[in-house]
Amino acid sequence: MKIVVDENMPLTETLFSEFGEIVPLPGRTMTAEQLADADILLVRSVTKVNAGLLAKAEKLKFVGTATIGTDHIDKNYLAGKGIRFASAPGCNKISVGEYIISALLVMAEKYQLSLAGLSLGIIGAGNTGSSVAEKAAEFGITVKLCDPPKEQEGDPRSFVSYDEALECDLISFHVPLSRDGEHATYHLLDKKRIQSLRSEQILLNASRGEVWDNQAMLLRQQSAEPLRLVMDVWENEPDIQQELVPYTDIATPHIAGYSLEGKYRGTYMLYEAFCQQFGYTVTKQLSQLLPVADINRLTLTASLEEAVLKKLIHLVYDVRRDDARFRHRIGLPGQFDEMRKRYPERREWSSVSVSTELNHSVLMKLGFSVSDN
Ligand SMILES: NC(=O)C1=CN([C@@H]2O[C@H](COP(=O)(O)OP(=O)(O)OC[C@H]3O[C@@H](n4cnc5c(N)ncnc54)[C@H](O)[C@@H]3O)[C@@H](O)[C@H]2O)C=CC1
Ligand SMILES: O=C(O)C(=O)[C@H](O)COP(=O)(O)O
Repeated sequence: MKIVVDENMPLTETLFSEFGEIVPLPGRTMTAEQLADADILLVRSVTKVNAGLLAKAEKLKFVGTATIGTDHIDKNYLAGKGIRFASAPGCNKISVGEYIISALLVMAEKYQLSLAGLSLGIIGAGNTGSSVAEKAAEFGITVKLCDPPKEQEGDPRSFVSYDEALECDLISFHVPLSRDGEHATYHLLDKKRIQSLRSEQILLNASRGEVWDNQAMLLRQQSAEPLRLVMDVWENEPDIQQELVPYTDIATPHIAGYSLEGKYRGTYMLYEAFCQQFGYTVTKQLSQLLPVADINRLTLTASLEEAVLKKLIHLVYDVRRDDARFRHRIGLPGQFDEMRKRYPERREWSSVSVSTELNHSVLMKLGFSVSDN
């Protein structure tokens, strides 16, 4: 079998080489010719999988995307052609949660706020939104969830309207990109809403760039009352509106989900789905594939107030490192994709075992591994 994979996807050789020959290709520029004799195609978010790309792929039987989002895949086309499909729901939700908490801690310091007592509106309470919500609650933040589809399905959690969520001190977007239907999210944050927000509100987007109207956002940021912004995703990646970058507090190149664990889980979930759909036995375990982290053990003696948690969290992952790299390089051609391709190894909080005699529960709820002193 010929297995075409995005060259930036880890573990493909380890997990898929038993099924055939692995052919790594740049995801952004894959062509119909390159897929003509492919049996399996494994992509990331940068490959638009549609009738055009698959026009010559007569043998193709499985497409997998190692991502949560599926807006780059024409699933109807795949179904019509009898090509099986899998994505990786939730694979990097922890990574996105950790990115948002790191960003909130940085913003709190910059604007001299205590997170405890602030309100956080979460737009989209699925995998990533819930990951953020659970962590934020441990900081004493009052979380308000907005998710009309889940509310209509009878999800037992309590929800607020979009307008109420937009009243919060902090507002974080975690919706899929959709252009049609009752709950379409394209420009969910539109010009009118952007103009009506208060300048002290903090907005974060780690979902898809097109969920915010970036042009309208630029106009607001150039006004006398700009908003406080954290942007991981942008309209029209990789050719983003660079004028917006100086008007953001934190800016990164779509890497919120880029923990090593998140990336590994993505490929592993495709391996499991492929085995299940084609009758193979799963013989490899993800836990045996993850390397030990550079810093994997430390001792905590101070009590768990916000400043201490911040030190601990930023020892493992500090979003300012990604922000600095982004601001330094974004003006150079091709750098948006290059920064993603050469992203340094980033580990999740669970990679560190914290030894402490203090109350463990907050650390455990945040996802650290904890051991008694
Ligand atoms: N920046 C990054 O690195 C990453 C970005 N993402 C993006 O984040 C999106 C969300 O990921 P998950 O939370 O895992 O997806 P999910 O499918 O688990 O949750 C999305 C939630 O949004 C809700 N929703 C849909 N339309 C809505 C609307 N109009 N208003 C409010 N809620 C609405 C859905 O009901 C669902 O509960 C993905 O589709 C992907 O595009 C995901 C992972 C990493
Ligand atoms: O999972 C998703 O959805 C994401 O947005 C990914 O984290 C994006 O990563 P790439 O697939 O673009 O490498």
